[in-house]
Amino acid sequence: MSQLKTISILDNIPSSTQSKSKPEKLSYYTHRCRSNFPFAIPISKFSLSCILFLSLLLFYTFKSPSSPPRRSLAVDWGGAAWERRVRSSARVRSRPGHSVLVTGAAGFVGMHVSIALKRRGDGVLGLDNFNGYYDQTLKRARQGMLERTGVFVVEGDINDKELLKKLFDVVSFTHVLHLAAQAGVRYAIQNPSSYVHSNIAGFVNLLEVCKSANPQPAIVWASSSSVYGLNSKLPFSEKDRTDNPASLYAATKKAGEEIAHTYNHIYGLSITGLRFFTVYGPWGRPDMAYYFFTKDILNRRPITIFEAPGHGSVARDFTFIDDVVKGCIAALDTAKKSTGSGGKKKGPAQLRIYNLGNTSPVPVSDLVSILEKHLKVKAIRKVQPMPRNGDVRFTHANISLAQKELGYKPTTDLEAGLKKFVRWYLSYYPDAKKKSAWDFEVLDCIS
Ligand SMILES: O=C(O)[C@H]1O[C@H](OP(=O)(O)OP(=O)(O)OC[C@H]2O[C@@H](n3ccc(=O)[nH]c3=O)[C@H](O)[C@@H]2O)[C@H](O)[C@@H](O)[C@H]1O
Repeated sequence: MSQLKTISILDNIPSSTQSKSKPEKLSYYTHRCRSNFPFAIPISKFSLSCILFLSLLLFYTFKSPSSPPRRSLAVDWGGAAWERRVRSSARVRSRPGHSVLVTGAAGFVGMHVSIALKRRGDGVLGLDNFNGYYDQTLKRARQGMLERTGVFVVEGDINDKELLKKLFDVVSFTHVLHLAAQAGVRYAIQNPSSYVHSNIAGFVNLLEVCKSANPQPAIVWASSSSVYGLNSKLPFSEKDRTDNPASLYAATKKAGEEIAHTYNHIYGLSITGLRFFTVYGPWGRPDMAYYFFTKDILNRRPITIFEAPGHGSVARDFTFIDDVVKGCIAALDTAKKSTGSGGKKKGPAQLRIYNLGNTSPVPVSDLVSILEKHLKVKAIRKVQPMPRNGDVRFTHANISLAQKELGYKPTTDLEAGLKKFVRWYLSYYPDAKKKSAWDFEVLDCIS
């Protein structure tokens, strides 16, 4: 696009303007150079030499076989030591096990699933671009947790094809758990292109590399409850239509499901999509309501609670992280192998989609009451009509398919899950402890 634009702009410059103005400028600078600088050469020759030198430099940097480590997002990757770390992290420690590439490993769900897989002996390699969508120090702290468990997180982007190919050259991954995404429903109003970049272009790039890999991995990836959009039939079932997205986020996740269908159909990739329902818990995402409500309640700042028209409540099927981790692992364990190889389909492959919810929606105002109880601080509530920003009024998962095929059975209700979250929050942010009305001696005894 931008290239086309540049060409058209240049095309519109009258040729007379180009030929008249440039020599004047050149002669002025050439003159100044000659008078002040003893080794001056005419600018045109100088520029030519620079271009030649830079071209040679670029040629040797990118062509030379002895050039690694390479750069991606201004981060080094490549080289023998790096490859050893990648291999070691992805090595299966107890058989039978998977060798899993986890994209978005420094994210909330990514960290939890990676640790759970690693602890049971699977090989896990993380990939994350550590973008600045929310507090990067939290992502780095999650990386610290991962590294202490033996998971190496490669710093790079799913749009970097060269890096992905390299990872598949070094390791024959049996599975890819694709969690890297631009998350958040309402942020799409501010930064729409980031959703297209990560959730569509990045996903296609990853699938392109997976389809050409030999062997092809099985793929499990994060879709979203938001694909049910403006549907009013409850609870949401995988059989329901998903063509009423209410946000660009939802539309990109829905597009992901269609893209998954295409790659399964053409290339024989085994693909499982998991529709997550408002996942929360320790090490969560600071952009989510339960997280920033906690911060604001502790700081005695007002929180905004959205309400539906006619003073109707807005509710979510909040799902605790440990339940979602079990669902992700069950999806990996039950995934059949992809059937293609080297970009060619050999037969029909598995294509699945599951709701991973909690099956008990809770109004947002009740979530606030639970937080108040656990924090022992009263919230300053401001109730406001739900803005038109992509939010939906209600989510409620029918999980019978996941129950039947994955053995998925959520066990943590919002009260218990938020208790664990608050406990983590107060220990992660030492200043928060002082703002809560908890008696911490009592709390320490209980934990
Ligand atoms: O299931 C998903 O697929 C998505 O879940 C999550 O989206 P949501 O369910 O919208 O969670 P979240 O923002 O925590 O808002 C929770 C509730 O608080 C209400 N809400 C929000 C903000 C506010 O100021 N006030 C308010 O009442 C708001 O109206 C809502 O009812 C993930 O962020 C998303 O990435 C995706 O994974």
